[in-house]
Amino acid sequence: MKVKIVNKSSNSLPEYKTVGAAGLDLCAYLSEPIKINPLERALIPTGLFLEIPKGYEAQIRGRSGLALNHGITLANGVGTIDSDYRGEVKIIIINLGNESFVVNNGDRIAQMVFTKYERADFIEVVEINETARGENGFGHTGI
Ligand SMILES: O=c1ccn([C@H]2C[C@H](O)[C@@H](COP(=O)(O)OP(=O)(O)OP(=O)(O)O)O2)c(=O)[nH]1
Ligand SMILES: [Mg+2]
Repeated sequence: MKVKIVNKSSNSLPEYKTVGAAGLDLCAYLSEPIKINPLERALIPTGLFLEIPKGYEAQIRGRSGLALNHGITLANGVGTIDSDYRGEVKIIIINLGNESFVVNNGDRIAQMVFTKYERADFIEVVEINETARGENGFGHTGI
């Protein structure tokens, strides 16, 4: 995959940290630290520009250690990087913890997983087929 890297300070090429890692850690690319107070959000640049092959997307996901220890997670749940996006990959983090959190240049604040996806062709119909579940959902099978 082609990648343009502005962020030379903390990493050369994104790398998988272990042989079985699904995600590549994403590092903050900052000229100065950013302080995020409780319940505040911040858009963190990574310095990475990707040319993702058609049929693939990149998913931006949180890191469990940051979530558990500091309440740092993603404001958009899972970020979607489209294959035709040519802008900088950025991370929308939110501080759900009780204390301020400081992001420094080079900090690994999220991870990125590449996935294949399907696109739907829609055919409009009057009725969709019936199933045993029907319209039941949202916990109807119990906890
Ligand atoms: O966490 C994220 C989410 C998105 N993006 C970039 C890549 C993505 O391809 C583009 C658009 O994202 P999305 O479709 O989620 O946002 P939108 O609000 O629907 O914007 P748009 O109207 O540009 O699609 O923004 C990121 O860099 N980080
Ligand atoms: Mg969109």
